[in-house]
Amino acid sequence: MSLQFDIDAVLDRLATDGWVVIPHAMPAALTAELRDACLQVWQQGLFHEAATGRGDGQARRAEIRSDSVLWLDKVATLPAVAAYNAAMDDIMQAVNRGLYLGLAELESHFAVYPEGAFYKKHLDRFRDDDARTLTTVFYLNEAWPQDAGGEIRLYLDADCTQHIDVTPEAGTLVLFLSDRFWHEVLPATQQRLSVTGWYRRRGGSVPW
Ligand SMILES: O=C(O)CCC(=O)C(=O)O
Ligand SMILES: [Fe+2]
Repeated sequence: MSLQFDIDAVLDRLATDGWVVIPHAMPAALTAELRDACLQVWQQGLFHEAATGRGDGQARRAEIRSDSVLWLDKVATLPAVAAYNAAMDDIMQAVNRGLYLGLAELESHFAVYPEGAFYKKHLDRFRDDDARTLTTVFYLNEAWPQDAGGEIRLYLDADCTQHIDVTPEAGTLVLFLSDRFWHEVLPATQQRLSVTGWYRRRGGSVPW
């Protein structure tokens, strides 16, 4: 699948700022199909409540996050999931060609934030595992109301004095360096659907 946005502009933003917001990143039909797939497996009860940390340090911390997730590798044969993975793979190849990040794979999950759910301010990179390099968040919410909350608040500096809020509107893809940007998910007044992922690399450090 060819990408339907200007990948060179995206690479420029990533190289300059370390983050980028891409509206209409996927064809609308694919976004809708992915939303339907997400809702279908949600209704089948396949999700589990999200945890924080990893390995032995993994724990459900409802005071930190209250979403539920389903890893895409469990449903990789769904056509919408396969198409999404193919598009994300194209992005990964372009990022590697343009920015030499050495990304090797994408791990991602559907996330459902029920009404009122949130994810408090955090960094995505684990203390004991620095493979997560570039965070990807893709939103599935058609016609998200302006006053419904649910924005991702992305802090632009290490002291968290500046931020942008991004509405979780269907088709919007947010990319940011996993070890650099604190962020949080503000509570919403309605159910909020997304696909969150992390491009992982096998070693080496970010070259800027
Ligand atoms: O859904 C979002 O906007 C961000 C989710 C997130 O920060 C995470 O799952 O680590
Ligand atoms: Fe996060």
